[in-house]
Amino acid sequence: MAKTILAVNAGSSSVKVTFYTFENPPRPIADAQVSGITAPPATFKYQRGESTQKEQPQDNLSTPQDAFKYILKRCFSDSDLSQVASEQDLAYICHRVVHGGDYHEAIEINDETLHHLEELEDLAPLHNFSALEIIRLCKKELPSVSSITFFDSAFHQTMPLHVKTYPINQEVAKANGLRKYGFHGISYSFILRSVAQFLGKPAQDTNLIAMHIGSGASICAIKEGKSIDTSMGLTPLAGLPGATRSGDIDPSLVFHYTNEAGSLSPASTKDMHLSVAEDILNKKSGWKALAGTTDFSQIAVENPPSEAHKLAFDIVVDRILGYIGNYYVKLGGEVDAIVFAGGIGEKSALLRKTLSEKCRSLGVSIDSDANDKGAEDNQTVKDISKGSGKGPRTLICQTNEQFEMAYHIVCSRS
Ligand SMILES: Nc1ncnc2c1ncn2[C@@H]1O[C@H](COP(=O)(O)OP(=O)(O)O)[C@@H](O)[C@H]1O
Ligand SMILES: CC(=O)OP(=O)(O)O
Ligand SMILES: [Mg+2]
Repeated sequence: MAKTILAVNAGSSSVKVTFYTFENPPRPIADAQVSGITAPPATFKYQRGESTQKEQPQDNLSTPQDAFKYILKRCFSDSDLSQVASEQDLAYICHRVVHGGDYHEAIEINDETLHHLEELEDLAPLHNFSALEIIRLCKKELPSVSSITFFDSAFHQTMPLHVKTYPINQEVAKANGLRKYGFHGISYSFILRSVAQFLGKPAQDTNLIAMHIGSGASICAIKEGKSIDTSMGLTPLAGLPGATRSGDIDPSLVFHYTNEAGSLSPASTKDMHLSVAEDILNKKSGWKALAGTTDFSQIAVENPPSEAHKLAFDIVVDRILGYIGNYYVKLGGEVDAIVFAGGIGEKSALLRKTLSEKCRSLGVSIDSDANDKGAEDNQTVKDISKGSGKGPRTLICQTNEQFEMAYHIVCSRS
């Protein structure tokens, strides 16, 4: 029987997997996810063909490894999922790893590459942890299957040096790998290919301002098929606010967060743990801190339930708008399309409408019916532009990081 590909997208609070057939293009066979790992009870969602199940597992799933083990057990034991009954049915496992340091492309896991990834974990402990835990588990429990890691940062290796470099001591920067890396690159790679195909242009001639707005949010300027700038930086904390991330702030704010800041001196900061600040800015900020919810669908509403909800929405709009202006200028005004992707970009008609209205001066104009309807389930790219506007087209792209990884496996290894 033909072997299958397992694509794993491990986040801080969820593990999503999709099984694909090994053919070009890969076809999804089953989709499973455990979410709420950090905010129990965890929920398990499983989809195969027309059937969807959602339940709260009895098992205590408090780590990404637990969640992944549970998903495998459920899928391997599903008698209606005959293509995937054991390790022998898997040709490859692909893993989304957020921080890939200087890697330009996907790599196969062996002792040496795993060791290198473990070193990188120091640079991105909050973001690489889940994926690495699952990679280690696969190596132990599914030893005959090759694991290939795909990096969110790889797509942005093309950014020019003056964009990647922070204006700090360069010896320190080089020794510690302190530069802009950028993330969501697996998603941007999917978006570029899908949108170029939709526009009928070769990817290498396509210029986009693409947004991946989900609980982690970023935006990317793509010139002639290459990333020339993106809003995230050394880590995914930089740039736009997210569900629990602050996005850009004055870095000095860290030292003023407590009310003892006025009396800070090198001696008094000896015991101050910067990791606490990193944790607050990553996990206790963003729209959760402003409006008390991580669910943006409660914030992006015509009549917000509170001033705080309205403020959170206005901040997100303002920060995205700043980047659109920035990237429009960097692309010399030659922008084929402004693309909305990610859970929020794909689903929030209000966010798209608000931003499009504010981008009128760039010639952006959208069809409100098309925008309100959004994309159909199986529609990868939907044009929501109005008539023959002079400016860039406005598109929704339903991005798919798992598919992108499986597709690359099929293209490179069949
Ligand atoms: N209709 C909607 N309007 C606005 N936001 C939505 C809507 N539906 C889902 N979302 C938001 O999408 C976000 C999740 O996006 P997603 O890209 O799946 O996130 P991630 O992969 O970063 O976990 C959540 O903040 C959720 O509230
Ligand atoms: C890089 C990043 O922020 O990822 P996610 O949106 O999945 O949290
Ligand atoms: Mg995501």
